[in-house]
This record gives sequence, C-alpha cells and structure tokens, in this order.
Amino acid sequence: MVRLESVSVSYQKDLEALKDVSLSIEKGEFVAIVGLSGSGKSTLLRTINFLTPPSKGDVYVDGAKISSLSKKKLKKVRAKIGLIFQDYNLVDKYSVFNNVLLGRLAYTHTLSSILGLYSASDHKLTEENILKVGLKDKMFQRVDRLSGGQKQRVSIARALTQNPNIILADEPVSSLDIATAESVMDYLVKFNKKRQITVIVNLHDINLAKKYASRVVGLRDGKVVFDNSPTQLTNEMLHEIYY
Ligand SMILES: Nc1ncnc2c1ncn2[C@@H]1O[C@H](COP(=O)(O)OP(=O)(O)OP(=O)(O)O)[C@@H](O)[C@H]1O
Repeated sequence: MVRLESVSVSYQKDLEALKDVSLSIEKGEFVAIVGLSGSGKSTLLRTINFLTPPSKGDVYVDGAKISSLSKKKLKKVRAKIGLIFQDYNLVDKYSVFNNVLLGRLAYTHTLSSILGLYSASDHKLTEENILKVGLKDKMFQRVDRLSGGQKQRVSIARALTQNPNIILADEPVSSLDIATAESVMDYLVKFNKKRQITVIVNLHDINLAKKYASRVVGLRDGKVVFDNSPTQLTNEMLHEIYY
C-alpha cells in the first residue's frame, strides 16, 4: 500500500532530514511514527504524498511510483489520501458542512468547485460523515466557534469525505487535552477498523502510540531505529528513540 525504498530527503546540503528509510505499510495498518522533535516525522509523512520529494530513493503508493506520475495521476493518488494536521487546517468562516464538503474538492471540476456546485451524492456523503463524528447539532455552525476536539473531528470528517485509502495525520492531537485527544484517536481507530483505512500518524505522546497503534516506527535523526509492535517498546528501545 505504502512503500518507501531507501528514501533520503535533504532540505539543505549536509543536512538529511531522512536517511535511507525503507518501510512497507500494508492496507489497514495503524502506524504511529514517534521520535524527538526534528527527527523527521513530518518529513516522512510529506514524502508519502510527494509534498516533499525524496532526494534519493523511491516512494510507492498503491503500487504506483509517485515520482514517475503525471500531474493528473498524482492528483488521483492524492485524492485517496486524507490529511489531518495539528492546527486543523479548516476554513474558519465556513460552516462545518462546507468544510467537510471540501473533501470532495479533488473529485470536482475546478469551475464547479468555484461556483460551489457539488453533486447531491457529495452533499449526502458530507452529511453522513458529519453524523459519524458526532457533530450533527453543529452541522451549520461556523468552525471558528468550535472547540479544538470538535475542529479535529471536522477535519476527520473532511478526510473521510475523500473516501480515502490512507489517512496521514501529523500530530493530530498535540493541541488537545488528554481526554479529548483520546476521543479523537478513538475516531481514527474506528474508521481504520471499520473501513480498513490505513492510518499513519505522527505522535509526540508515546503513551498514545502504545495505546492505539498496531505498529510503531521510531525515528531518530532521520533514521528508523525501531519498527515493531508497541508491545516491543522496552525501556531500552525507548532509550534508543528518545535519549
Ligand atoms: N522546509 C524545511 N526546510 C529546511 N529544513 C527543514 C524543513 N522542514 C524540516 N526541516 C528540517 O528537517 C529536520 C526534520 O524535520 P521534521 O519537521 O520532519 O521533524 P519532526 O520530527 O516532524 O519534528 P517536530 O516533532 O518538531 O514537528 C529538522 O532538522 C528540520 O529542521
């Protein structure tokens, strides 16, 4: 489903953010990427959808080598990858409904999207996904009036509206208190299990990674130093990743 073959990323000469990373992630996995600040977690996620091109190595998504794709084909691959960010990335002045509807953007003709012309099935899907994240009563409220946890549920609903095969989430719960963070993680796990969506999530909090992920990848200075089940995260391994 997602394969990185000897991927390195350099932002500047003599500074590699990722160093020879090879990973293979199968459909339906729930993978947490952990590591210190600056270890390369965001770079790894951005490399998967080609927002950051690798300077060496290859990335494959659903069997397609993404560096070789035409613009049109890359857009198609990206349409199937939902993105969730720490700062939600919502349009503040839009309602919950209109933010979630934006998940259909990649499938909509540019002119139609400018004119706000989405199909009846897009509207239906949007409504269904808002209900699935428990925001029925907020459907037509502006998102800037919502709490952080509610905003993150809107961005999950928007990602779902893409009908994604993969969700990439970059520190999705770092701004939230622990109870709210867990409720957001519960939603991610629910959709991972129910719809077999592959979830790859960067997490600061190792306890959340242990609790929710089926696999943990530990990065240190751009290298993979751990790749196993969370049950294998011994003190020695934590030391390897963090100290
Ligand atoms: N756009 C950029 N230009 C130059 N250097 C960058 C850029 N983005 C990241 N880096 C550098 O690449 C390295 C990895 O950064 P990255 O953001 O991937 O780490 P991270 O593990 O996600 O960190 P954090 O947990 O703080 O978000 C760091 O040394 C960082 O300074």
